[in-house]
Amino acid sequence: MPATPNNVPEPSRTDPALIRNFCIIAHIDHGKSTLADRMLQLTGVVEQRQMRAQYLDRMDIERERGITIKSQAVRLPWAPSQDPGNTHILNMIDTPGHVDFTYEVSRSLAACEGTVLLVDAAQGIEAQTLANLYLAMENDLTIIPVLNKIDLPAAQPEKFAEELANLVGCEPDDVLRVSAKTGLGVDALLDRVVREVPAPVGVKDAPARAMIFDSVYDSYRGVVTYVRVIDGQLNKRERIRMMSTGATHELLEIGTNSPEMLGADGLGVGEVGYLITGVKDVRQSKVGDTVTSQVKGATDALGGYKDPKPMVFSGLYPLDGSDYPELREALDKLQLNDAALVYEPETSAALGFGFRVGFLGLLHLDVIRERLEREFGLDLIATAPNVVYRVVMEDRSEHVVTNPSEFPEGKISDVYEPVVRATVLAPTEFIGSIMELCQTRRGTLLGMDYLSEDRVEIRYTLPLAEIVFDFFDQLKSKTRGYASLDYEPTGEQTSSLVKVDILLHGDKVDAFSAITHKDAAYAYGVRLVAKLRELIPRQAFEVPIQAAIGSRVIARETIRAIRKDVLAKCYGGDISRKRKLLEKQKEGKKRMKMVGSVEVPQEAFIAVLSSDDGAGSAKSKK
Ligand SMILES: Nc1nc2c(ncn2[C@@H]2O[C@H](COP(=O)(O)OP(=O)(O)OP(=O)(O)O)[C@@H](O)[C@H]2O)c(=O)[nH]1
Repeated sequence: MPATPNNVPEPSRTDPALIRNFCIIAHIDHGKSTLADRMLQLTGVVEQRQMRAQYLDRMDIERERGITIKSQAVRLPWAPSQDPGNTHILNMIDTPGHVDFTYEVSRSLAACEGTVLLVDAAQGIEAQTLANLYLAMENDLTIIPVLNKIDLPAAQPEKFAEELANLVGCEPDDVLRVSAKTGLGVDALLDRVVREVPAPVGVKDAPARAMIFDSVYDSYRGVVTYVRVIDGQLNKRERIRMMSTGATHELLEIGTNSPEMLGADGLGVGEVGYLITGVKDVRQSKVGDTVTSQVKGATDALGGYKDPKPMVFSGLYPLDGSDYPELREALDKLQLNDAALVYEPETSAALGFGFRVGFLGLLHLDVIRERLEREFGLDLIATAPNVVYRVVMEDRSEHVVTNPSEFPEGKISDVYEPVVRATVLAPTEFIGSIMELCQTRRGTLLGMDYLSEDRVEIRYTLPLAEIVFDFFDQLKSKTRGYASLDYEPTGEQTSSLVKVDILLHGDKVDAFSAITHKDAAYAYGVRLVAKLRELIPRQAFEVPIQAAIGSRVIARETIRAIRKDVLAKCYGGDISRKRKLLEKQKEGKKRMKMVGSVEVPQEAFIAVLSSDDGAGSAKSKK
């Protein structure tokens, strides 16, 4: 009989021996959120009639795409069948599964003692299963291996139980089998969490120390900070201090999520809950930071936090230049909730005023762009995303380049680009095509391991620039959707990189500049020049379009001159018709941008620059 919230102990007085903190980690789509839903139902914290799918995914985009972006924590009361007289407190943290958000996964893991490693029984182990498992092992978590979706006709529980058992070092019989969809086996899983995950240990009488594993901005309450108390106790109304910055705040509210916010007197050792201090910006409540009391606080912070580092940059410009202030306001608002989002104003001769925005990866870019368009009603042009380059000149001066048009001229000694260690998991029949793809993307093979007879793990070092764009799409199409990919940044390497400029009638168009490998420069130049020729209408004079590296032209097309006489069609003397045509021509002109002396239709910029174009698809990772 599941416990109801009525006999649940107050969070400041719960005996840590009855607390279990765990998370669920899995490859994307293996069913974490669905499993979390079943746990909410089974423990009675959400009533049947209030239940909706993916209860914890609150952002519209999360629901629509079926992905989890922000972590969530819920307090679940559970009286295990082996000890029905004692209601235990299970604090469950649902984590994001996507590589862009790995840092959030790792902080969530640090807040737990155990983890449910969830694997789809029809798919088997995937790249992010491994990546997350390694993270869990680094954090010394107890791992409970679970196969999900055993209700599916395509499920192969025997086969994958063995694979999973080999991986975590247990017997295939120890691998639990559940269906998050029907709820089968979920109660046994909760019992097992109580039995196997160690209770938190912390010093009750020590100064308070709580780790921040998430913070979100709420327009009504300000920043809501999620913490796990390690030592001592945090109490309502006391003043707290953020240990990394020394900033102090009054604790206006403290409590737990069950799954709605429920205020409490305080949070004790081992508890997981939220804090509200009235701050308005998540950067004042950083993931990974330690919270302590202002009076008699702790002196040693818990394990450090990391400032998220943007990996991919793109220029965002309003289609209608007068929307620029709104774009700035919208970015300011989104940043309140997203410490990883960085931006600074930028101007482009072709696109006008906009922002250079840094993202954790392409999914992050995509989500932000979609939120700007949807929640703020903005129409945007996003320039093709690029990674960050470091250019060292012969005089040893250095430039960090986040925008290709800033690539320095002059005597360059070395150009460095970021590289990642990529892990691909796939059926063995695709080894050839995967290696071919990685090779054409300038990859270096690091090693290969067989997980079972028919599945292989291939590891490569690859330039980030080669992987962030359409690599994942290509990988999926070459492996009929069977391959999975994970990657982590591992530093930088020198490469033969050059900047390709595009010149219209002799004028450089900043927005079209790109940094590419020297071997790919020619193809890029030819493709762009040909495309522009198609998109730019004839002008009153001949317009050469050139692609150049420095002063060396590598591709050229010409738009022939034409005098466009719109009135030619209007023989006869119908003056009103003539006027109408002239009006129409004026309208058309408004949507033109002057680049030097050439009129370029807005559409040409969108078509060429848009990240949906061949230069790189921002939609590659869903
Ligand atoms: N048949 C069946 N389908 C399931 C089961 N569990 C989850 N699914 C389906 O699998 C899909 C992915 O489930 P989610 O719970 O969204 O997966 P997730 O791991 O949370 O995904 P991310 O949040 O994107 O990481 C959904 O369409 C679910 O309905 C199951 O036990 N059986």
